[in-house]
Amino acid sequence: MNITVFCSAYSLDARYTAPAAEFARLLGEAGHTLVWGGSHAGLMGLLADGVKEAGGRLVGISVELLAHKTYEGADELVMTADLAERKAQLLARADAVVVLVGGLGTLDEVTEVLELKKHALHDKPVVVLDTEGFYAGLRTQLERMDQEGFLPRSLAELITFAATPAEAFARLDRAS
Ligand SMILES: CC(C)=CCNc1ncnc2c1ncn2[C@@H]1O[C@H](COP(=O)(O)O)[C@@H](O)[C@H]1O
Repeated sequence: MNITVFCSAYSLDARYTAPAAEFARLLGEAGHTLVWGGSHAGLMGLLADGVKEAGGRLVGISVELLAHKTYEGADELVMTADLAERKAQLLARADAVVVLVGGLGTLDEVTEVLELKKHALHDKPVVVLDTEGFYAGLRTQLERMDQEGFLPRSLAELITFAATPAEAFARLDRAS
């Protein structure tokens, strides 16, 4: 499977890096391909190192503006002209999307993937690895949208939240 992962470009505390490393190991050991932003920065670099060490494949979708942060050693590197093209490629290359902890870049990416799924422009699984309840606020907001009629599809169809790397991994096939 090609698993697109969105996550922080910053170096984080071990309570965030350890689950990300564990997820990378599971992905690599299963022989999957990591599709990601193609950077060596922070959690993105840690994830790529972990997948590679565990025997997985790396496909980086980088962007001109961040070319100086490109990860050395990806099996395939795609250079896109801008962030919009990169987001489109990250989704196009995915069989499933996983969201680890992250900031505005990650939020931007997952929001776009969900909006496109809302419009039935794709039906790929979207799984959030909700480490340390990092996404509790986002989940509350999405549940309110769901309960109060802001979503044309049920939230459960759009996105799945997992508490552990193993749970996130197990949901890749099953989530809709
Ligand atoms: C200055 C610095 C640390 C480098 C940032 N370098 C980056 N290289 C590649 N992709 C990125 C970068 N920053 C943001 N992104 C994209 O946005 C997400 C991370 O942004 P954030 O840290 O959550 O907001 C990633 O999933 C990635 O696809």
